[in-house]
Amino acid sequence: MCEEKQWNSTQLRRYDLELEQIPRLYYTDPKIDELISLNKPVVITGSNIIKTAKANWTPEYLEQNIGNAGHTVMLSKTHKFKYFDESKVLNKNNPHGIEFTPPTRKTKMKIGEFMRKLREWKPGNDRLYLQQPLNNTIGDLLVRDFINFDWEYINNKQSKHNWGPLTSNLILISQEGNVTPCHYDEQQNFFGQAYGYKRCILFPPSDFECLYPHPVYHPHDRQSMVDFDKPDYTRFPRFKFAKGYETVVEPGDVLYIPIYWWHHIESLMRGGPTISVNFWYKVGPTSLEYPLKDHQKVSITRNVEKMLLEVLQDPKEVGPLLRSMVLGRYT
Ligand SMILES: CCC[C@@H](CC(=O)O)C(=O)C(=O)O
Ligand SMILES: [Zn+2]
Repeated sequence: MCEEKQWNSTQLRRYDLELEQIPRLYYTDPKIDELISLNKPVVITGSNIIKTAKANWTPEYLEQNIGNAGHTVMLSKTHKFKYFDESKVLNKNNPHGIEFTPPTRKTKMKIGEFMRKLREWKPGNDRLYLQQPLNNTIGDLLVRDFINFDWEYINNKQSKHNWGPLTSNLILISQEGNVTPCHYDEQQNFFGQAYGYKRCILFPPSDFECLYPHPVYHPHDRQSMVDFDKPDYTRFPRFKFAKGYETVVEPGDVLYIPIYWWHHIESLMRGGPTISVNFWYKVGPTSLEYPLKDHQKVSITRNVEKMLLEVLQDPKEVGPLLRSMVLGRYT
């Protein structure tokens, strides 16, 4: 029987994109391993991976049990929470950084204040997004829930697909309507949805040329320069060729976001707060087998950019040097 859908399409933000559906497969389906081994996204349904989070992690439960430490909360004047690397911003102890106006502010907030601000939120107020690594600051009941995730299933996937070590789990408590704009991470990601609904739009690493990542030295390294709400087709003409995949994850779903895949993730509008827990894995030992995979080529472009910036010093010299090297010779 098909369950009553708990959301409708008016809760999704509208973008000028063609989007296919990401497959949703029951957790015992062997096709899941086929897709993961091909570095392709899949929604794993019906599993016990984050069963205890699906069962327990409501906003009220977290308010009672996440712990009384100050948790990391991002604040934004808009619905977008575009990540930036603080270590790349010019400041007194970072003379090599660049001039940059951060679009968000990081603060520490106790859960009670965070939830109160969420309840009292009015248009014009800063939006809030709690993004806290699961560490020794969290309360005992959450530790118990975390320990009772289906680690046998998770660890089996990690070893079968030669992922590296689990580096961190973030608990994400988002205000309705918040957006994490399009970016890629250099880690494999099991993205677990515990409460509420999130729309996830993914693009393959081969869409690199359509999504225009900021230069590697920029604080928004790994983030797309394209504003999905108002794409600038003059600066970013190939954005119209981006071929995306989407899904709306529901409580209990785990979305596999393959390493180097672009993803834009939004909490449904008028859907209330959402709660997710992700699992980031370093890449495992990789041998260069030919033909190289698309994500390996992205990794190579990053190394070339870093090396050229190291030796040229001035970012404005990178373009001319690459152009003189490539135009008429490799094109
Ligand atoms: C800080 C991490 C945010 C998350 C997206 C989201 O749920 O808003 C993401 O990008 C990831 O899990 O990789
Ligand atoms: Zn991410």
